[in-house]
Amino acid sequence: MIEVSALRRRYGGSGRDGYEAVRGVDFSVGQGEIFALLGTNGAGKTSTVEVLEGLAAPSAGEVRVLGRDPFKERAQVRPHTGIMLQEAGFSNDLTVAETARMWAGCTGRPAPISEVLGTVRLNERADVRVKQLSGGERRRLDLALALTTRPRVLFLDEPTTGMDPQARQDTWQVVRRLREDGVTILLTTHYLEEAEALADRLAIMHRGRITVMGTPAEVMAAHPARIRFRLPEGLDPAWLPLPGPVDVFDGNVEAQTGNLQQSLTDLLLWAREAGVELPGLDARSASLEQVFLAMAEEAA
Ligand SMILES: Nc1ncnc2c1ncn2[C@@H]1O[C@H](COP(=O)(O)OP(=O)(O)OP(=O)(O)O)[C@@H](O)[C@H]1O
Repeated sequence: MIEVSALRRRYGGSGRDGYEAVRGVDFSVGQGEIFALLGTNGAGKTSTVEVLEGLAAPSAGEVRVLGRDPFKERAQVRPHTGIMLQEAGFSNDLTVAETARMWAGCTGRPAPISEVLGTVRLNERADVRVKQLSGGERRRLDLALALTTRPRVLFLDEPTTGMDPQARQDTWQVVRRLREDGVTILLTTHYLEEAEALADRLAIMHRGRITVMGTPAEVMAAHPARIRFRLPEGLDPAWLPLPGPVDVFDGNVEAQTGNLQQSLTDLLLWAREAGVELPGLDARSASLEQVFLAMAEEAA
């Protein structure tokens, strides 16, 4: 449904005043898949997504959406895509229903307004003026408008910014239902738990390149897990059967391991035989947040 190959995007001229925001990016997204694009600020996510949305041409490389060039064949591609931009240009004095109706008027074969507003649970706010909506409600209206085309491919640029935890969960449910209906979704987000909760696959971008890509489980498994506990009194950390590196700080032990199950088994068997208690024992796989921070640190 989406194919990106050797994509580059440059702003300005080819000289020193120009800037290459996307520097050779490859990925593809299959039908009914949610693909999340993550990255540091200015990594090139929006610059990439804008090309896929048909808003800009690539400087080099190729992109295909529904098998077509989204920029040159915009008239064929756009009716099947839905786009939720980072910031919407609503008219503040229109009501929610008027906004949806106006948008439907710009769309060939629009879905009924009550359907799209119902999907994001804004039906009860239909007669409220846009300027009276909360930040989270405005994002939901934006999502409703993106669904007006009943899209086969949906682009969501930071869809839950400004939402409270409940609204965010509700929006995730909407996104999951769309996936069940076979909609292909490209999501950019700064919320790592959002990518973890929604994405079938994800890519992390840094300075115009993809540095990590895979399922959330694959991406996290490539990063060491952590075991922590308070150091029992009188115990020399060198006796611990832990793979390195082991940090001891302020009476707390923290070890990293590429094989959590094995390391934990070794540690617990040793503790039982030695009659040692490990207070505050905590073992966990790497989170997406750790992977992200480690990547940013390494790159810096
Ligand atoms: N119109 C433009 N002209 C020149 N440079 C631009 C333009 N738009 C973006 N850039 C630069 O390109 C780089 C990538 O920007 P982009 O908005 O794609 O990043 P992003 O990953 O979406 O960032 P964020 O997470 O902060 O939204 C940034 O350094 C930005 O300053």
